[in-house]
Amino acid sequence: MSISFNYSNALPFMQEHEVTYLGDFVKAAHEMLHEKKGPGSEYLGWVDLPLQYDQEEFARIKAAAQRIRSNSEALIVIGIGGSYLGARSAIEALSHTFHNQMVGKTQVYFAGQNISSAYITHLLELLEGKDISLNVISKSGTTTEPAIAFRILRDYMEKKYGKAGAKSRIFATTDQAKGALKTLADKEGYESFVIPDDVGGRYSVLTAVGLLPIATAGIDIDQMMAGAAAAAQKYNNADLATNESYQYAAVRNALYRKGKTIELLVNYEPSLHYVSEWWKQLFGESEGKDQKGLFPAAVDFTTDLHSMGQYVQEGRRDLIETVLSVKKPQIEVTIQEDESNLDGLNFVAGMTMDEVNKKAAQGTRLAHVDGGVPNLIVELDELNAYTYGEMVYFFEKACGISGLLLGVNPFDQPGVEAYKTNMFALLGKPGFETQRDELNKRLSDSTQ
Ligand SMILES: O=P(O)(O)OC[C@H]1O[C@](O)(CO)[C@@H](O)[C@@H]1O
Repeated sequence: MSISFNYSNALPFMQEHEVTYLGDFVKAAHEMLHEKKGPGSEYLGWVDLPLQYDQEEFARIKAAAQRIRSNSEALIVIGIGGSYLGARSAIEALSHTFHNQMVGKTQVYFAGQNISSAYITHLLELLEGKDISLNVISKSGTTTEPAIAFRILRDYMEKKYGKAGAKSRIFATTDQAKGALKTLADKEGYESFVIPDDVGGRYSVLTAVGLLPIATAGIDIDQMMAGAAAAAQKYNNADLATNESYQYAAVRNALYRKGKTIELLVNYEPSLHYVSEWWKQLFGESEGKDQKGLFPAAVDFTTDLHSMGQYVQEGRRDLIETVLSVKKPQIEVTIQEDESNLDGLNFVAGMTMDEVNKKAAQGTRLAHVDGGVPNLIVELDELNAYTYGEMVYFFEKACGISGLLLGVNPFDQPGVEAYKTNMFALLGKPGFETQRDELNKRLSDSTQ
C-alpha cells in the first residue's frame, strides 16, 4: 500500500487520547457507511464501487476514449463541481505539465465550469481548425453553467460536422434514466454513460464522469481502479488504531473540536493543484452544513509561501495544515555548480531539485508547527494512476467518516440551492416571480 498518514506534528496541540476516545464513534460511523443506515445512506454507492463496477460500461469507456484519441485532436469536457473536478485533478496530476501543448497528445479542455463569455469565446477560438469531440457531464442534466456551455458547443459542433457527424462525436454522461440531458442524448442518439443514482457528484470521479476524460488523456484507468480497489479493501476496517483513512478523519475532527476552523491542503507539486480543488469540494460540500465544518482551503507550496506563508506562520491561529506529499519524484533534476556563485547557492550544487523541495517542506513544517499550526501528512509513495486511485478512496472514505463524526449528512448539498434560486428569480425564470420582486427590491434598496 502506498499511502501513509502521520499526525505526530499535531500532538503538540492535542493529547493522543483525544483521537483514541473517538474510536467507538468512528466504529459507529463505519457501520453506518457499510450497513447503509446513516444519514444520506441512499448515496453510498461509492463505498464498494471500486470492487464492483459495471465492467461492460468500463469497456465501452475505454473504447470511446480510444475512438476519441484516434479521430480528435481535442476533447472538450463540459461539467461543473463533481462533474468536472475529479477528471481535471487526475489529468493534471498524472499528465505532462504542459499536456495540452505537447505534440501528438489528445488535448483536454474544460468548459461549463463558469459563465464567462470571454472563456467560452477564447476556447472556441482555440478550437478553430481542430478536430474535436465533446463529453457533456451532468448528473441532474439541468445545471445552468454546463447547460449554457453545451448549447454553445453543440451548436458549434453541428455547424462544423453536421448533425450526424456531431452525433458521433458527442458523449453524454448523466443519469441512467431521467433528466434533461438523458432525454436529449436519447433523442439525438449520443453515446451515453451512467452516473449511478447512489453516487453523488463529488464522489463520482471513479465512474464514467471521471474515467472517460481521464482515459482520453491517455491515463491507465485499469491501474486507477486497481489502486482504488486496494484502498477499498484496506480501509474496510473499523479499527481506528490501524485504519489511517479513519485516523485522518478523527484527527481533523479532534482538532476542530479544539477550535481549529480552517484546514489547508498543502502540496509541493504544481500538478496537485486540482487535486486540492477536488478535495475542497469533497470536504466543503460534505461537511459545511448546519453552521458547522472545517473550512477546506488549499495552498501550493513553495509558490504560496511567498504570498500566504506570512499568514500561515503568524496570522490568526485557527489553521491546520494537511500536507499531501509525494515521496518519490517523477523526475530528478540535479542542480549544477555555478562558477561565479553570485546567488550563493553552490552549497546545493549536486543536490536534486526534489531534495531541495523536500528540505523546504521539512523546514516549513517545523516553522509552522512552531508558529502554532498543527501539521498532518498524507504521503503517497509516488504519483501514478494506481496511487491516484488509492488517494481518491482514502479521502472519500475519510470524508464520509468525518461528516458522520461531525453529525451532518455528508452526502447532500441543500445549501447550494440558495444561489440558484436567487439567480433564476433575477433572470426571470417562470415560477420565481415572488422571489424576483423581493430580490429586486433588496437590490435597489442597497444601491440607494
Ligand atoms: O452533475 P450536475 O448535476 O450538473 O451537478 C454538478 C455539481 O453541482 C452540484 O449539484 C451543486 O449544485 C454539485 O453537488 C455537483 O457536483
